[in-house]
Amino acid sequence: MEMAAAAHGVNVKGSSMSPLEVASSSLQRTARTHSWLTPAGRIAHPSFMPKKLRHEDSLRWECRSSENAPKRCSIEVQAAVADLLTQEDKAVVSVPKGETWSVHKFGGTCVGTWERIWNVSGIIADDPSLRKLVVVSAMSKVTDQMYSLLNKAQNKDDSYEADLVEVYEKHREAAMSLLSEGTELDGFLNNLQSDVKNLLAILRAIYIAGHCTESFSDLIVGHGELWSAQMLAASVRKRGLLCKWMDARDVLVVNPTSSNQVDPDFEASEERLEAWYSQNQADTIIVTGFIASTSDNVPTTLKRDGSDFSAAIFAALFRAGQVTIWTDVDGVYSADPRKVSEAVILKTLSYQEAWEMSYFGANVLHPRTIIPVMRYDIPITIRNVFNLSVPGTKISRFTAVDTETPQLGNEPEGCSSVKGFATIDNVALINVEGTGMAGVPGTASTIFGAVKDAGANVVMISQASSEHSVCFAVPEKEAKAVAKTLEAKFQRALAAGRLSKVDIIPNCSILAAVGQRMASTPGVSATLFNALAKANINVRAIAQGCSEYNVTIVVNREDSVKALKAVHSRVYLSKTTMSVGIVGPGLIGGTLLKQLNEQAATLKEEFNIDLRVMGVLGSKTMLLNDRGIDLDSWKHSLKENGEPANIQKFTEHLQSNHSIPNTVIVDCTASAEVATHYHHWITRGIHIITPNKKANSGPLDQYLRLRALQRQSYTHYFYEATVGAGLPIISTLRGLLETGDKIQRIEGIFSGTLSYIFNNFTGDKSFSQIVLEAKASGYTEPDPRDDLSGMDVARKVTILARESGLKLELENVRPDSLVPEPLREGCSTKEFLSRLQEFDADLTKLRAEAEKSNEVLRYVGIVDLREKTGSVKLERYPKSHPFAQLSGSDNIISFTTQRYHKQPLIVRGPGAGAEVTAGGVFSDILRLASYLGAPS
Ligand SMILES: NC(=O)c1ccc[n+]([C@@H]2O[C@H](COP(=O)([O-])OP(=O)(O)OC[C@H]3O[C@@H](n4cnc5c(N)ncnc54)[C@H](O)[C@@H]3O)[C@@H](O)[C@H]2O)c1
Ligand SMILES: N[C@@H](CCO)C(=O)O
Ligand code: NA
Repeated sequence: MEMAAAAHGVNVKGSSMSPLEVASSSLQRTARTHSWLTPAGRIAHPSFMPKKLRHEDSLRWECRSSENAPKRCSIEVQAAVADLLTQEDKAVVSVPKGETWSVHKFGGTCVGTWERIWNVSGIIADDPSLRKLVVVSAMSKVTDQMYSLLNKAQNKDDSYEADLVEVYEKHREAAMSLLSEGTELDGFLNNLQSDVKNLLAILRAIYIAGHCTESFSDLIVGHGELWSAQMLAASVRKRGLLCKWMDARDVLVVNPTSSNQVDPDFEASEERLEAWYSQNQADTIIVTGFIASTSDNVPTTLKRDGSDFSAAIFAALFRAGQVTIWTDVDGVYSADPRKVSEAVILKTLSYQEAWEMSYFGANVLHPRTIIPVMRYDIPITIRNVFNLSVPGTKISRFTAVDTETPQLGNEPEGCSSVKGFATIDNVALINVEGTGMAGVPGTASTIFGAVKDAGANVVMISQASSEHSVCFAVPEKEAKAVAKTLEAKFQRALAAGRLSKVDIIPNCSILAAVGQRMASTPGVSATLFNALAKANINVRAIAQGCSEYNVTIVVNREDSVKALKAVHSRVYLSKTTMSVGIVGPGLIGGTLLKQLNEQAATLKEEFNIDLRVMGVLGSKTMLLNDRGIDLDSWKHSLKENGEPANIQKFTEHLQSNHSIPNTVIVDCTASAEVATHYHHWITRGIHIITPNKKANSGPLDQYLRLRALQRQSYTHYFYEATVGAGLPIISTLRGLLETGDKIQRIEGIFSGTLSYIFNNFTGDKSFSQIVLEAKASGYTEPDPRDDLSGMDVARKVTILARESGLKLELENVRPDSLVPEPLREGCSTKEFLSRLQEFDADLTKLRAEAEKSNEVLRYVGIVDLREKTGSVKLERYPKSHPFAQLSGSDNIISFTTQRYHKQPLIVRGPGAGAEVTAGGVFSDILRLASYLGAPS
């Protein structure tokens, strides 16, 4: 060991060096391997180590090393100069300082019962550190009980006595269970009794006076800590450790500041600590949290900063190697886990990040707690006393290593520069606006002077560079007073029109993204705002200081959880969670629900996509569920527990779970009425996916309005299954158009039903019989006349024409109808199907004629971009033609374009049927998820 050698050198007889010189040189030699504490207790930087020790320096230069014998080191160096010290000097014992002190802080819930106190003593015993300093709060609820009985005494309510007896009993019982009979127990009970006796006397005086000073109040409420510390110390001793307890009021000196806070007086506290320690040397010390004294020895408390602050101050006084704050949560979460179920525990945070997070309401650690430990680079770990298997969150200095390792465990993968999100609810924005502010120095000062006069705390400030408006956030309850004060202050400017208004924007929430690595990382705010836009959240105000550790966003309160969820899931790539509503649980809707059910687990596990069907709306009944409908039994539940269908209620319900950032409605009806709701859904930020052709083939002006609205919003509208079911028709067309190809003609067999019918109309079966088969196979529209009339194909032609940029109305397509005239109107679908056979002869004749010329009948649709027309007709094709080669419900679509002009681009395959159609809809849902940030 180097230090031993150094110390050895001191004792070398006959050395020509004086003891001081020897000590100086050992200081020098070990400067790079050990930290030395200066006489004032600071860590000396190697380059500032004195070359020569002076006599007055010598006593308290101490070694702080990670090796196990720092105390010996310091004493040995002192021994080197011992000859030069007076007897008095030698008597001084300094507190050993160094990394071996491990500080723990246990809050009230950690020591709420005697079992818990015992558990805590076990944690202390298990800590292998050489020295342990434990800061402890009062048993849970005791501080509140003390405040309450104090208030009672002050208000001449003599039940305070009974309350105090209750507090006494609580501690007596805990001690009786915790400590074995004998001196420890007796000692504690004696102290407890004598404290209670004194308290009764003080409270009696307060009762009589009807008044209590702050120092009396602080004296009284601080007793809970005195008792818990003594009980814990006794338990630790019971486990075999040497342990002393410290009444922090003997050591910790604080000065009051404004705004009900205190500042520690480190110098005075350090002096008192030296004195205390010279009388109470021990390697395990239990200290009372929360309480302290003033420089005049008046008992006081750390006010709202509490015991965490005590722990941090003591850690600094002892130059501890680490602080562990024990609590009842697993660590600091990336967002409030009550709001974001996917929030993760952060393994590491920098001091600044912890600071920002706690400031912004992540109730972890009071920001002031961080200041004393930051001074000495002491890391703080937040751990769960009830879950020792979790390592917790370590808060320490921001290091370059952090920047190089963006992926720490389950921390952010993509946008890893954001560590976490915090929210503050209940704020209001105040907006001061007017042309008279620009270029007028002092406006801001006047504004914020007024805020100060109103006694409000400014949470956030934002001013655009045009200087025409200043906006800032204050706690909601203070908004009115602030606005009033401002109006009074700016009365003349308002009257003269230099200021146009002072507005309150109530019901706001603040969302803050925190991360030290956000500084100098481009794209962070873009990602955040993009996520908000996609969740259709309006941003009211923004602020980011140039430290770039924090981007603060103000949103409407009702959007706050949704916003938090949206940005969190974007940054953490947590499951892209979507609230899904299914309208029309018929053949396609039902098949889709089945497919969703089968695939849900895989999507969640492998693709991070979490689809929750929150509602199923049928034509008569609907089923709603807050957490997601059980897809194994939706049919049964809809039948048994369905409520009357109500599309407004359904829509609202889908968006009612604000923690789900995205909502999509899948319209699986063939209803034109349902399509009229798309407009409203888009304005609400709901994405739409549909196989229903009504909206896109309906009146042109409505269609254009819908598309315009959707394109300027951040919602998506996908309808691949409207043409060719699951076949990639719309996406192929889009791909051609978007890459600059020019469409000349789209031609093909677009009806699965009619394809099936004519593919099978070979002379063996009658036309009507085949229609029934098509219906049974699930190819037809709910009413097969929509297929046979050519209406369904006409709609598809219209959709493709419009998609290609043609302004076509459905009426202009005029398909050849295969529905016999007498069955077109005034009969039900059922009646139609049963009577269709009466008219078989016509089509049998047509088929036979074609057959004679070695041709087949095919029902085709054509979009002619040059002629700007759409048409649908029954045609004859030679048996060698590709259209004659189809089978089943095959669709075939050929695109003739500028690029594909010699040979058209052809898409062919089954173009109707439940599985392929629902599959097409499903793939649109996944496309949406990937647009919303799911990994691709
Ligand atoms: N069957 C196919 O192969 C196929 C292929 C592509 C596209 N599509 C389209 O899929 C859609 C559904 O077809 P399907 O075969 O499942 O029809 P379906 O009749 O089996 O199902 C439609 C469902 O919608 C319900 N519904 C009707 N109006 C409603 C309303 N106002 N509110 C709530 N629910 C309502 C009906 O009660 C029924 O349950 C149609 O638009 C169709 O054009 C079907
Ligand atoms: N009824 C339609 C369904 C596909 O849109 C058809 O037969 O093609
Ligand atoms: Na398609």
